[in-house]
Amino acid sequence: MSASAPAPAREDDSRAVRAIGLGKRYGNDHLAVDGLDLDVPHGAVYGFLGPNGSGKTTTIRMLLGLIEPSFGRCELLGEPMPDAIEKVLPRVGTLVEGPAFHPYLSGRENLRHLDDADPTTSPSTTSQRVDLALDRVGLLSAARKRFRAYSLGMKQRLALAAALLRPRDLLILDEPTNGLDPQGTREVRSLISQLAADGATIMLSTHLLNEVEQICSHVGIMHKGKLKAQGRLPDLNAEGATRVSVTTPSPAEAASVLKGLSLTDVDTTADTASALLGDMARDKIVVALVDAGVPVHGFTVAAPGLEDLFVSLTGEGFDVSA
Ligand SMILES: Nc1ncnc2c1ncn2[C@@H]1O[C@H](COP(=O)(O)OP(=O)(O)OP(=O)(O)O)[C@@H](O)[C@H]1O
Repeated sequence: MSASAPAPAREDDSRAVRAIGLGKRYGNDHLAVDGLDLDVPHGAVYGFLGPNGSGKTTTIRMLLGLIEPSFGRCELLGEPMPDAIEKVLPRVGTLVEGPAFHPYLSGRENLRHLDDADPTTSPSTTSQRVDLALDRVGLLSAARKRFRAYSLGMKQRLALAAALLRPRDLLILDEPTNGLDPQGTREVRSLISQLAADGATIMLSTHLLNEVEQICSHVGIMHKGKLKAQGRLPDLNAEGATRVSVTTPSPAEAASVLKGLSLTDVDTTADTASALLGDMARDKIVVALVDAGVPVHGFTVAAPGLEDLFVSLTGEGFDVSA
């Protein structure tokens, strides 16, 4: 090879989370997770998105070494799991089943108990670690309040504080906003965005499309145990089909202009005509409408969303609530 030849492409091994053909079978015939190839780059906020029962929790439990895969393998921070569990887990904060907090102890006392139970940390620095974690989740001013007096959002933030008792390179959070009211949901989402801005890689499972759209840079779409798509959110969104929509008092005439331009999937409502944009230049469409004498009151080109992509990949609708 000449000195100027480009270096051969190397397999990129700098992944925060990787799974290769990972699967889990319960009993003889229930394939809960079916051969996942997961790829979570460092620095990503990766939304592991899928409806209830699609296999997200089972996958997360395998990644963390809580259950054994039936086949395939996985790595966290470049290390094989579960073989490297003792080396890796101290660098990984998790929210899977949630730590059991004592209702009559304060937030600070609860964290002290959890810190005391960690044999790898020094008791002489417990107070600093606990207060730093409380500060990061915005609970320092409520540190002396009893856990049972916390709101749902505060309880979940305390669970995140428990995951942050030591510095973490990776956070794996199973449905971190599940069961929270809108205020608690906002608090936890904003905390996740802050943690990501501070440099942690975050993988979170969710069944909420808008959660992914609000806080994630990457997404993996689960359906019936299979990973149907994954990648950067803008790239996946761009894979959907863009629609053009004309608001007009003459939708039928507008529709025939769109058809005349060979646009497909033409549809009308009482005051709109719409179609897939395809490769057509949008100004050509406006000119054609005006030339045909169609009054144009509005003209929009809708970027495709995650919901469209999910429906096109799975043929099913999606719970988009909250
Ligand atoms: N311990 C188990 N034994 C048998 N089946 C299980 C077990 N755990 C999960 N399952 C089944 O595996 C499938 C995937 O469940 P999993 O909990 O991983 O999905 P999920 O996407 O996390 O959904 P949810 O958000 O409802 O937890 C489901 O059909 C579930 O009933």
